[in-house]
Amino acid sequence: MKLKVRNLSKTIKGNIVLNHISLEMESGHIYGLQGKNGCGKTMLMRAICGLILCQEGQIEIDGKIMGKDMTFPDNVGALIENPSFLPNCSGMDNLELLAAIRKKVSKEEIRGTLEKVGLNPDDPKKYRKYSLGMKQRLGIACAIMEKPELVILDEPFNALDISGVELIREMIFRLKEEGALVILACHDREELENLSDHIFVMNGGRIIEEI
Ligand SMILES: Nc1ncnc2c1ncn2[C@@H]1O[C@H](COP(=O)(O)OP(=O)(O)OP(=O)(O)O)[C@@H](O)[C@H]1O
Repeated sequence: MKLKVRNLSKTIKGNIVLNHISLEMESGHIYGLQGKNGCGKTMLMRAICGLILCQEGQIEIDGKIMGKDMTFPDNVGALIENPSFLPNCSGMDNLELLAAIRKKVSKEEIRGTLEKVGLNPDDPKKYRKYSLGMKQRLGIACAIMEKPELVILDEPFNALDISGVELIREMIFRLKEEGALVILACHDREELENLSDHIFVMNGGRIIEEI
C-alpha cells in the first residue's frame, strides 16, 4: 500500500488545524506522529480514515483519491479517541456484532484477536463494567480484527498497565512484520521513537520536521 497526502489543509471555524500537510507512507513501516496537544495529529488521522473532509489537498491510497474514487480507505482499522461499544454486551459480543457487517473474519479469528490483546474471549463481563485498560484493549482488538492493511492507532498505550504496554508494543511490531502500514501517535516520546521507522513532527497543523 502506498499512501500519499498532498498539500492537505483543514480549517475549523477559522482555526487552521491542518496546514499544507504533505507526506508519503508505505506498507511494512511504522510512522509516528509527534507533537504537542492540539497540533493536529488526531485530525490528520481522521482525514486519512476518511472521517473528515478537508478544504484543500488530497489523500491518495494506491492511486485512488479519497472523496473521489472512494469514501473511505478499503482496508483500514483505526483506534481514534474513545470507540463506542454497546454497554450491555461483552467484548466478544461487541466484536462479533461489528464483524457481522463485513463478514471478513470468523468467530475463531475474533477470539484469537481478543487473546492477542490480553482479553479473555469467554469473559461474560459487560462492556460498561470494563476497566479503562480493558476498554482500550478492546478498542485495539476492534481496530486490528479484520487484519487491515492500514492500521491507525491514536494513543494506543493510554490506560494500559506495564504488561499491556508490552503486549501492544509487540503486537504493533508484528503488524509491521506482517506487512501493515501503521500510523501511530503516542505521547511517550521514547516509546514512539523506539517503535517508529519514521517520525513526522507536527506543530500548529504543519509538519515541521521528519526524523
Ligand atoms: N471538533 C472540533 N471542533 C473544532 N476544533 C477542533 C475539533 N477537534 C479538534 N479541534 C482543534 O483541532 C486542532 C487539532 O486537534 P487534534 O485533536 O488533531 O490535536 P492532537 O495533536 O491530536 O492533540 P492531542 O495530543 O491532545 O491528542 C486543535 O486546535 C483542536 O482544538
